[in-house]
Amino acid sequence: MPLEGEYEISPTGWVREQTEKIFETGTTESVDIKGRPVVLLTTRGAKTGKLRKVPLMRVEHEGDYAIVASLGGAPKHPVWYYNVKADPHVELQDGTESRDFKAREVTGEEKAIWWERAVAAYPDYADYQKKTTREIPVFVLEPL
Ligand SMILES: C[C@H](OP(=O)(O)OC[C@@H](O)[C@@H](O)[C@@H](O)Cn1c2nc(=O)[nH]c(=O)c-2cc2ccc(O)cc21)C(=O)N[C@@H](CCC(=O)N[C@@H](CCC(=O)O)C(=O)O)C(=O)O
Repeated sequence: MPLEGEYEISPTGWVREQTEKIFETGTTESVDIKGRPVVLLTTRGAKTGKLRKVPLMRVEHEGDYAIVASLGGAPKHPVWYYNVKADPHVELQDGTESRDFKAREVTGEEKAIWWERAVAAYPDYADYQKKTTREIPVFVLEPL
């Protein structure tokens, strides 16, 4: 059941532009970061209850997805991380297709496997992790 409600997009310039481009074209294939594919995550705002839409790098393996709360290696988690922790029901658009998932934060061996896949999808993740003492969280998305 897709997430219902009023949505807001990121106030951050370049992110806003990419999000608006995805809306205009109807596909996440209309944007990329350094030639790497992007997906669009929808979360429920932990305080406002509004739907929040953020583009993320596409990390996919045999039909399963992961999302990486890297925020460019900043010392703090992105706000969407707390939204997902508060309500793990998320929507992910890949290309023109949107599906519902339950997000589960991964740790230990499982995280190591998905971290490898994430760095393969977007090598800058490795630099981001080197940049911060914050352990960059990874969620695996399980289809609802
Ligand atoms: C700027 C902030 O966004 P954020 O949730 O911290 O997310 C920051 C970034 O992760 C986000 O901009 C990502 O899209 C950046 N980004 C990536 N960010 C990543 O973390 N990982 C990625 O792989 C990634 C890839 C990517 C690719 C393309 C692109 O354009 C952007 C990309 C934001 O939207 N803040 C809102 C609030 C949003 C919100 O969720 N509010 C909550 C309350 C939050 C609270 O105060 O507790 C609510 O509505 O209830 C605001 O300031 O109004």
